[in-house]
Amino acid sequence: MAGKPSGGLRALLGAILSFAGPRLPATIAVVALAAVLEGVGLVLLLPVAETVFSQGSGSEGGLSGNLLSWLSNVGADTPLEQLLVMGSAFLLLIILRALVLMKRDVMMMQLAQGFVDHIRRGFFDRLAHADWPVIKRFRKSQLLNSITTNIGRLAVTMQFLSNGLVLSMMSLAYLVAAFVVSPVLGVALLGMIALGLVFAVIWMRRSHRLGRNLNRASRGVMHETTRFLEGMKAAKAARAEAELAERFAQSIAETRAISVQFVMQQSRLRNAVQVIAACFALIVLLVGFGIVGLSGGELLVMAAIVLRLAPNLVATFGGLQSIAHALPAFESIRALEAELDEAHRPWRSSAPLDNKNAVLPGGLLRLKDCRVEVQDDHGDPVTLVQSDQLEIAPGSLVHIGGPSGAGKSTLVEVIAGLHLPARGDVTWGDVSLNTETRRAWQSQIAFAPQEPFIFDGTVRENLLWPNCEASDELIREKLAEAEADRIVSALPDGLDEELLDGGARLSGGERQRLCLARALLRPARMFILDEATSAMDPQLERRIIGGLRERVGDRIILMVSHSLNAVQYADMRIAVSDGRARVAV
Ligand SMILES: Nc1ncnc2c1ncn2[C@@H]1O[C@H](COP(=O)(O)OP(=O)(O)OP(=O)(O)O)[C@@H](O)[C@H]1O
Repeated sequence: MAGKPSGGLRALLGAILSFAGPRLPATIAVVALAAVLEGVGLVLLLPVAETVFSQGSGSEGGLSGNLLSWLSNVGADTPLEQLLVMGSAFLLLIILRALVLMKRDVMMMQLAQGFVDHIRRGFFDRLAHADWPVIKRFRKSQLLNSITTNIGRLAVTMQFLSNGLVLSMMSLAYLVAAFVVSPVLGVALLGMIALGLVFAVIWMRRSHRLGRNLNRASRGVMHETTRFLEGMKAAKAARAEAELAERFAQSIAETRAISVQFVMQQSRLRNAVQVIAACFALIVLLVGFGIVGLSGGELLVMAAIVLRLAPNLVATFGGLQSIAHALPAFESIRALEAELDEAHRPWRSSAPLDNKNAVLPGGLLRLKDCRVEVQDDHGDPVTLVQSDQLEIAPGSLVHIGGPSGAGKSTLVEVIAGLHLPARGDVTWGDVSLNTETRRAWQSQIAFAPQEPFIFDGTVRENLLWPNCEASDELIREKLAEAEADRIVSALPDGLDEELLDGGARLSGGERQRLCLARALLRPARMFILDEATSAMDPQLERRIIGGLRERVGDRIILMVSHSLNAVQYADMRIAVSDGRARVAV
């Protein structure tokens, strides 16, 4: 992660530039036009003020003098006529400015929001395509934090960057207006801005540091939030609610403390800029009146410029702090993306599935000298499971057993194409598992994991997820095979019933049966059930496995299970212990 705000800021600006492409010049042009209109409006105030203050005696030369004499030449002789012409021009300018401001705000918003969505989508894409072992490596709270909190902070950064661009253009316009009124005071104003900028840049480092601390703390909050939600039941049973709530309170107290520090820093900067601006306003008054000899009108316009510029500068410099403060969120997203990119590399060449021409796997499944590895935190390979020689014939129901943590799930994950073997071969008929064949390979596998996945949607949508087409008749048939038909018929809307909150109203075993039915609906040549019946009672499990055995046909069914039912019905048993898979005799 970049240590200095400038590194992260450069990366962020680079990313925005490449996202915005040709839209950026048009957006900047509209922002600049809005600023020019603002500046022209202020400069136009000068002849209006001169006309009011001099009450028709007129001023010689200069911008006001030239404009007023031009107005006399075109027939506006009296101060009232001149005020009328200038007032009308001013009004037109205000209307034009309002239209340009509207356009500017919409363009800026589209750019800022579009960029945030672009980063959000890119992150999701990388996550979706990352290699499975790597996704397992990340903590859920870490990913959630990036998708929610960090993306939210990036949106805030974009808001400040957009405002910063607008405010800087406006400040430039005020500065030019000040030079037009009085070059001497214009130079002084420039000095004041430079001084404020020095303060702001020095403070940016501190804001960045605070932002990094906030990153760490918000990750902690997300971790405690997921712990709080997932651990509620266990905590209630163990009467540990107070401990859970206390940990959560501590982690949010830390983020609050960092936020307070940042607000205090923002206030200090705002105070400093305001004091500098007040000093400058006094200098304008004294120097403008006593030394430069500005007229009443010029002093009035100068005061208007300073009054508009000061809050602008306060907002710009405060915005710079907010950008530096939120930058670590962007840096964190980028760091995670780099890790996901790295992880995605082995699969990057995965060819898309060409349904017509793909050679589909099928027949004998063979694992030869196969070894599955992941990288530890130092990037060193760690072997999770290996097997010398395993052969599984079509038409077999295979039980995979062994102690907890032995490597059973990892073994079926490699067969399911979720891992690439680091060494050796996994072949199915004539097809060898690799990046080229992986999609065709996976198209022939239905996988039911131990943790049932139910999303908010109807029962039918859940059963047909993803990309499965089936008639209601077939759906009912598969529900019956998974002993889930009575669950669905008991629901008021049957297949059209909306399942909410991950099917929270169903029991663990009921959710597992629905997910089993989903797997059975897929026209697959291999079914992998990874402890997919673990929450069912033995009689129910027995009926389901017995049914699967009867209907196995020429398919392969792999069942990871600790249950005797699976052992009883199995044609073949594989024992996994200490990361080594062997045929059990
Ligand atoms: N991505 C990973 N990085 C590091 N270690 C991992 C990873 N995935 C799994 N492991 C480790 O590999 C070992 C085997 O895990 P696996 O889930 O395959 O075991 P299992 O036999 O299915 O266990 P259980 O019966 O408890 O589900 C475990 O010690 C696990 O912690």
